[in-house]
Amino acid sequence: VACWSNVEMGPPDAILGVTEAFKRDNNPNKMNLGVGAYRDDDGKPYILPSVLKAEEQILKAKLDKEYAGITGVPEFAKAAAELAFGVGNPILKDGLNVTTQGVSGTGSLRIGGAFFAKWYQPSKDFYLPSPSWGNHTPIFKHSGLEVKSYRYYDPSTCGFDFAGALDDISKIPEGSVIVLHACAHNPTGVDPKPEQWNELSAVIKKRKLFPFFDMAYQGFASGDTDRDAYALRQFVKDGHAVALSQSFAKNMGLYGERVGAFTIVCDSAEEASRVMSQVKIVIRPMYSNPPVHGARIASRILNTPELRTQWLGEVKGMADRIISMRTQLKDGLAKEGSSKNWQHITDQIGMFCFTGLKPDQVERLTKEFSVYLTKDGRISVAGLSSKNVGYLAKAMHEVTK
Ligand SMILES: Cc1ncc(COP(=O)(O)O)c(CN[C@@](C)(CC(=O)O)C(=O)O)c1O
Repeated sequence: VACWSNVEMGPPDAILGVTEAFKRDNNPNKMNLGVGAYRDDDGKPYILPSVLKAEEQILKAKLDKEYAGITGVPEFAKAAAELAFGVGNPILKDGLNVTTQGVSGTGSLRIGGAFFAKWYQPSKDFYLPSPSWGNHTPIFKHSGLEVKSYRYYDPSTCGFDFAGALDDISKIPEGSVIVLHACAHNPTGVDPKPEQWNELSAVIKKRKLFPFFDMAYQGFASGDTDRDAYALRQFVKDGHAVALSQSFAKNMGLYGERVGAFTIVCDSAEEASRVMSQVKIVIRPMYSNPPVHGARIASRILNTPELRTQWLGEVKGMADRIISMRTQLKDGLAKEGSSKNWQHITDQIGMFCFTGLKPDQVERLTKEFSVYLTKDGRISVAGLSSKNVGYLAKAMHEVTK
């Protein structure tokens, strides 16, 4: 007998729901600037040639389909940690990092949430930047944690509210966990400058907060994987024990292969082995063990010098195309005669631009121009091309003049 009369219809996902609405629109000029997925200048998804090459090698190797084990493809986890922390980092040499493969960034954040909920004693409070990626709150709430926020974005400048962030962080109760976007902040595209990261590190240390980095765009922000890891590596240098979630969805274009990693940095190799044993106990009943194909691609790219070099060129190419679309959009708005200050479009970095458009202006963009974006005015710059950026500039000018 059916007994689901109590189940009410839930709202569409704020981000993935935009794509559903886009698909239903048959206006030939329609543009999907919702989900943060890279497109080339023809508006097509991009399979990195280095990924295709790695896949050919994997097929030739005729690898089996056995379970990879709870923590996934071993050489992947090691390579992911080296990419994040830098191959010569003492924490890697001294075996202080507990690193496991996760089901992309989302799954890695979830492993972290579940582990902290069970084992982190000082606090169950996770502080997110305001705003943050829409899925952060449900991931940590479903993990059994309390989610709070600290000031981060300044709507009056469409930039970083550094003073507000420092003020709020200096009041966060000691022992709380503070979530930080390592680079390419989502949804705002606003990143602290290196010297501001240094000050954040000092106040976070003073407050004895636990920094939990989400690095979903390493290499994809500036085009340089080392530069994009600056904050993470500086915090480690400053003596913080950190947690880190990595996603290879964007920087390797492995969205649907669900490739990610979760790391906790411990005080000793002995502590790391105890922590690893409990991380595995968290994962086993969650999904037991992760898919192998994507992790095999990623580790082959990272561990094969010529593939790694090729990949670094490709990820820089993606970053550079996005940066040039930012410039073309800002120039297009000027050409349309907009008198507004659109400087933030090129000051911001990574996949997203927080346009500053109000909900009613977003509504008009979609209704009158078939431009699809999230209600908060975030656009995925990767959805722009030399063919459609002029149309967007015209539409944005129309709804903001
Ligand atoms: C900051 C941040 N962390 C983690 C993830 C998780 O990505 P993954 O699980 O696919 O590895 C995303 C993806 N955010 C996207 C690009 C897609 C999404 O919402 O799922 C976005 O459009 O915001 C992200 O922006």
